[in-house]
Amino acid sequence: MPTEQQPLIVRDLAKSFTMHLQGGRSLPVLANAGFALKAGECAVLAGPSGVGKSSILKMIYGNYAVNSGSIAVWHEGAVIDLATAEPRAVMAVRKRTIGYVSQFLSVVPRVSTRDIVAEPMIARGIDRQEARERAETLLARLNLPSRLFDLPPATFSGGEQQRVNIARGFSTNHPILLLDEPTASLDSANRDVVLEIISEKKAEGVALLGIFHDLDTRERVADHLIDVSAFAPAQAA
Ligand SMILES: Nc1ncnc2c1ncn2[C@@H]1O[C@H](COP(=O)(O)OP(=O)(O)OP(=O)(O)O)[C@@H](O)[C@H]1O
Repeated sequence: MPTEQQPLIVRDLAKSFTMHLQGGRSLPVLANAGFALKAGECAVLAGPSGVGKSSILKMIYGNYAVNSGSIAVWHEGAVIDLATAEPRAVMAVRKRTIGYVSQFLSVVPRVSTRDIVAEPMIARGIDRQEARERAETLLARLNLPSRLFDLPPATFSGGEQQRVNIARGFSTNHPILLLDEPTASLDSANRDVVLEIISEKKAEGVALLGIFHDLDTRERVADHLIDVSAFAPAQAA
């Protein structure tokens, strides 16, 4: 059972995709995936390309359906199984318990950069003014020029947009954070800032689960590695 100290436990998770373009053939990707996340630690999903790392993150965040198994999460003092939870419960877990940090910006147009980063904090009850100030601090740490704070990020460079989204993902105090390659294609100064933020999250007791392709980065953040190739289905091995 998950607890505050071990807030996420994955058991016997299986995933296969139905290939509609190939007559509905089933492509098994994962079988018997199991691991637990501890508060204050960063676990990293490792294994070769195509082994199912992103699929695991997407199932935990509720973007991919689960075939079987359980994803038990400690959510506001109770346990929820995300593998079978109703969409409304999944949304509540996203709001309060599990945050997602990725490099890809998918936000409404015409909203200023400052408000894009402040928005998840405001949604979680932080005063608007304070949320905006925290957003600015985070954006400045990620070396985004302050002249950009009032502008919507639609016209920003790829790297600038990526940093806005990273700031947004790290702005909240979710007790669990999923990290989908947050440092990919960042320059080394900004990558170091992200690594520093991850260390701070650990010190605050956040449980992190990430994908990091860069070996050096992985070594610096990982408290333990989860070898996803160990979860390959027998027929695909
Ligand atoms: N929506 C989908 N529909 C069909 N097949 C999918 C889908 N998503 C993933 N797959 C397949 O599942 C397998 C695992 O993909 P996944 O993206 O989870 O791997 P990964 O380990 O994250 O790879 P990489 O390191 O290259 O990002 C791949 O064979 C992929 O083609």
